[in-house]
Amino acid sequence: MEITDQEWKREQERVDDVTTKIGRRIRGLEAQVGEMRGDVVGLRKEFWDEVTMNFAEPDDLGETSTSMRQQSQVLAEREFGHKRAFSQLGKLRRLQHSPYFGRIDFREADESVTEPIYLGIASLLDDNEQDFLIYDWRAPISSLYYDGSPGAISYRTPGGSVEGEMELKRQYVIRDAKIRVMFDTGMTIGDELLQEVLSQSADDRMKSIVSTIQREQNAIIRNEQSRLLVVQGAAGSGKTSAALQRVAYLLYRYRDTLSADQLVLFSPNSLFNSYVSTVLPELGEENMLQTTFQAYLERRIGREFELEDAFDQLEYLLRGDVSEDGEYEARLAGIRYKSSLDYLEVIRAYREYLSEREMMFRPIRFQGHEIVSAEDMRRRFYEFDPTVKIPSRIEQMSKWLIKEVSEYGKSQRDEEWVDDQIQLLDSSALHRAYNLMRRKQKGAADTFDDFDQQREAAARMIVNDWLKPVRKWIKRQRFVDVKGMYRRLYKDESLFMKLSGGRPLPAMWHEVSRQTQDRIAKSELMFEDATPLLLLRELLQGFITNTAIRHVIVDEVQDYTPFQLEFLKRLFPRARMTALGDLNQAIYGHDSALDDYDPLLNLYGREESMVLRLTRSYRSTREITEFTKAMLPEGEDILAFTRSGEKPVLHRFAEDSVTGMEEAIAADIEELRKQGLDYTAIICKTQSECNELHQRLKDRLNTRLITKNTPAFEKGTVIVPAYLAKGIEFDAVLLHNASAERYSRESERKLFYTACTRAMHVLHLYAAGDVSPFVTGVDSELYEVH
Ligand SMILES: Nc1ncnc2c1ncn2[C@@H]1O[C@H](COP(=O)(O)OP(=O)(O)OP(=O)(O)O)[C@@H](O)[C@H]1O
Repeated sequence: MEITDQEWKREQERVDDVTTKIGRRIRGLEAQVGEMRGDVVGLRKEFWDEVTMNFAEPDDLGETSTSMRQQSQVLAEREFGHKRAFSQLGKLRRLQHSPYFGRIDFREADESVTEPIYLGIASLLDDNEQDFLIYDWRAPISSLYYDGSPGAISYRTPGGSVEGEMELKRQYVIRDAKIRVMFDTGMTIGDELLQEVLSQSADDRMKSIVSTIQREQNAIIRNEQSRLLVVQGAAGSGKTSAALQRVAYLLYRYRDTLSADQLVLFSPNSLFNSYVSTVLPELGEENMLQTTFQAYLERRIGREFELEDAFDQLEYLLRGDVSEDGEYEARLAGIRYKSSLDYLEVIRAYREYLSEREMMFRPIRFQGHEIVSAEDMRRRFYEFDPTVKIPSRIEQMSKWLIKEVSEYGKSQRDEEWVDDQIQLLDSSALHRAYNLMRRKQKGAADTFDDFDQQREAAARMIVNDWLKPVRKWIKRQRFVDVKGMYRRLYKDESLFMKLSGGRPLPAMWHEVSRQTQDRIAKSELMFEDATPLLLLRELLQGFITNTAIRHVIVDEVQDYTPFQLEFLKRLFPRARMTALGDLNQAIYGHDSALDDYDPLLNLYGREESMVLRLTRSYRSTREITEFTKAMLPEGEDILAFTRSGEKPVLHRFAEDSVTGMEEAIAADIEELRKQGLDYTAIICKTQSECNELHQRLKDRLNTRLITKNTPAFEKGTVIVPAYLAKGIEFDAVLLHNASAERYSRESERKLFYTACTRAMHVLHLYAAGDVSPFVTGVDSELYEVH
């Protein structure tokens, strides 16, 4: 139904009224915040003046500390007040120009009054502190807006279900406090508005979607039942968007018990982390913790190994340098096996095995002397009752070893090397040594001239200092030779066979085992060995868990191996998990990653898990989605959003016409810029292809080369390897060299699909020589050839 002019006027008057009130509050709060800031600064400056300092007598120390505590409390309260007022101010400022985006008129059953509910990014009470001028989009009643249509309806609140009738559903676009668009809608949040939002240009930051959340996305956002929520969604279907709004929802819903630092997002890479980092602040929430699995591995594995990262592994695989010696195939076989649940079982069986025999230790050595031999340590380890858990035995052993080292230290004090070191001490160091000894021995004779006393003090200090690294090494349990034990797995075939308990060994076992041993001998760790080695270490030395985290969000979960998922579950024992993925975008196309969600659903058990699906793709135009989905064997399930654009274009070149291809790319980018599409990506298969192209284009075109070390995307034209463009989108994608030579292995299909689905408005493919079968396999009606 058309909205009458009178109605339009009434709505604008309401916007005026609300924004005037907001303006008034902002001014009031600004003055308050200014005052509070002054208070805090003053308090900080005068902190020490206000504290009663008295260190003269022991009794006065108590008084001093009470006074300090009181003063810090006052400061903390003011700081908290200031922070809260400041965040309230931010919220009001966000509301001022666009106070709300939706309205529903709802009449509760058995009530005669219909209440208009206006929805915005935060709630706002009227001056009477009773009536809501704006409801937060996350309030229970707001779910009606996303889920329902006019007619009989109900919504859930923590106290139960509320029945009633929705009499109106209206959408607005309000900018600078003026209603720009307004219409009444039926079932879904109107396509018109979505059309408008989606046809805008790409950004180097992700945007919030609160005003146009779709019903199936709302189910993800508000899901509270499942321990594990798995979202399988087509490319561009809003998985990441829904996940971020979900975080905002959880922070609101559990605002009294949950804080942003209890949620952690695992992203595919750090570029992506920066891409999504503005969504929550835009919604007035603090950002959750963000990390990558790689960062976690690096922190945990430390300096013991040179750790390969996932991108270098992928780069190696994608370059596909297949040589005669079978190196490449063996590596592939190794990756496949080492990511499997079969291998997880081998590692677990190894722990059981080690519990009874053949633990490996590193001897404790000092200056070439063996303080405790590996054999003695092993004997000691197996003297414990076998029911004592391995980590507890190791803990006990640390204590024993520290004692052994102390004893050894005592025996060294009269040695010649210690005398030599004493000669090198200056008088101040001697004094320090002596004072140290006096403090320790409390009643030692006060005769510093006494030569023996002096020497003893110095000897103690020297031996202690020299043994410090040994003690530290023991405390870190470095005497457990995890590296040796992991290596032995590959050295001792019969052991491996035994542990695998009849399950299949990796294909190309001999090559895999040689590769693994060689790398470990050089203290290099292939990416596929990192998680298994860490698991072995934790099984032996005890798990380091993080119990503070209550929600883990894993984006691009299809690229995780079952092994890694098991690890995440163990790492966050008290957390719920939201896992978002698209099995069609598995860039680790060597099937070590998930090919179905079974391993994921088995993590917490099916009863505690739920899978929700998103099938409509919002990112790309209909033409691009129709083209990309045709590349997939089961692509027909994917639905395109009704937004039209040009068909994708394939530019063909002769095999040797590299320059022709580059010139065409450069010219197209110029053209796109003229059309106002200035956030474009030239996507290549690998980093090395990107590097070369960047070199060749740099005099002709202003482009930015993206590598795994680039901290953030910026607007403009970028050259990026497909695997780093994951999760991101661009106005236009220009796919460099969609030739059969680059993309023809079945394992590369999903990577190719991922690259093409990054395009919002325009997709161009350039191929030198034969075209990739992934393109020629698509109905030729769906793209143009130039
Ligand atoms: N309900 C919505 N309203 C407005 N925009 C939406 C909505 N859902 C998704 N979008 C837009 O669609 C695009 C794709 O969303 P998003 O990146 O969250 O999808 P995804 O499923 O994570 O994609 P991919 O798996 O391909 O990385 C984004 O620009 C997002 O803003």
